[in-house]
Amino acid sequence: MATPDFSSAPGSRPELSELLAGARVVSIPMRVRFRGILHREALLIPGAAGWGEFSPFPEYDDAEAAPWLAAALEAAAEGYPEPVRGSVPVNGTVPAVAVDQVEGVLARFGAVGAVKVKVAERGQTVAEDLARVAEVRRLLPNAGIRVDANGGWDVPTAVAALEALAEAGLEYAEQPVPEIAGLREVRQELARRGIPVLIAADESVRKETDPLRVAREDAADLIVVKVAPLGGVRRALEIVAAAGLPAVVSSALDTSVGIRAGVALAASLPQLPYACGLGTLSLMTGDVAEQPMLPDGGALAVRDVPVSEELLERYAADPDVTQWWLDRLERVYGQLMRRDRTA
Ligand SMILES: O=C(O)CCC(=O)c1ccccc1C(=O)O
Ligand SMILES: [Mg+2]
Repeated sequence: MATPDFSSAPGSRPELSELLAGARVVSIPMRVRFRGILHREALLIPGAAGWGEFSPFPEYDDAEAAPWLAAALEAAAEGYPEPVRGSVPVNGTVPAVAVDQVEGVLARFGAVGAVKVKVAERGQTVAEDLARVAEVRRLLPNAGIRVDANGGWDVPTAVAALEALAEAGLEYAEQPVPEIAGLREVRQELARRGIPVLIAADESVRKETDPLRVAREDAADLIVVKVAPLGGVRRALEIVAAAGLPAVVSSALDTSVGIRAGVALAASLPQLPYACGLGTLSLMTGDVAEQPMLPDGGALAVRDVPVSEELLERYAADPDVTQWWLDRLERVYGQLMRRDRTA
């Protein structure tokens, strides 16, 4: 497997002054806490091809945020490659909520063929994970269920937990442990014990300087790809092709603008064997589009999504939050220009 050349930075970037002038910052309340987040903040950029979303999580430093800006600029300036399918199946997403909340969370997704369940939340036990997954299985006997530990287990805990969780029937387990070497160990130990759970890498793709290491080191059966941390739809397509593994596209808890980019990626992949984690708008109380990218019958249609001026105003962030994002945009833009020069 050759390492692809990722130097496909566009020949020109928009002027910073232009970006700052057009940028809009929104803060949208979540229905349930997710990743510790109760409000999702995003900076949106208009361009010739549409809107782009720049919403790296607040704790990310400027270097980690740079590919997110590249993705936003791609969407705004270039739009997306040709799709090969007209709709994208999506999974429901169940945060690390109590068992009695599972039904209410699932109800918001409508009919979905697959559900992702968050597990290994700090402060919770494997017993709580088992109960949450069992509740999803009880409510949806025929759904595909995958769990996402966000690297929250160590290797022995992961093997024991997945052995128990496998009873419910799992499509795969996403990032059971934090490190690539650990993923590989978990994968080998599950195989040795004959436990039928595939391993998916998420953070080990999007947070690594080399997103292909997972594939080279045989550490996962499939990869999770998110447009923003990988630097855009086109670069994500290159990474999936180079990895040679099945890919699941997932959101970063985006507004409809970011979900649209994820749908573009999912719609352009030559193969799409699993439902994608792009149903996350159901976890939020609002959006920037009058017709949000919400699944219908378990799938998202591939379509453009006009942004509403009224909704941009309704969810406009406070002036201090807005200024924080504009300052961040300016710093990260500087990072990206330096990267372009050395690419
Ligand atoms: O994949 C999904 O079902 C929803 C998206 C999701 O889980 C997520 C959302 C924001 C940040 C990280 C993650 C993650 O997959 O770990
Ligand atoms: Mg994940």
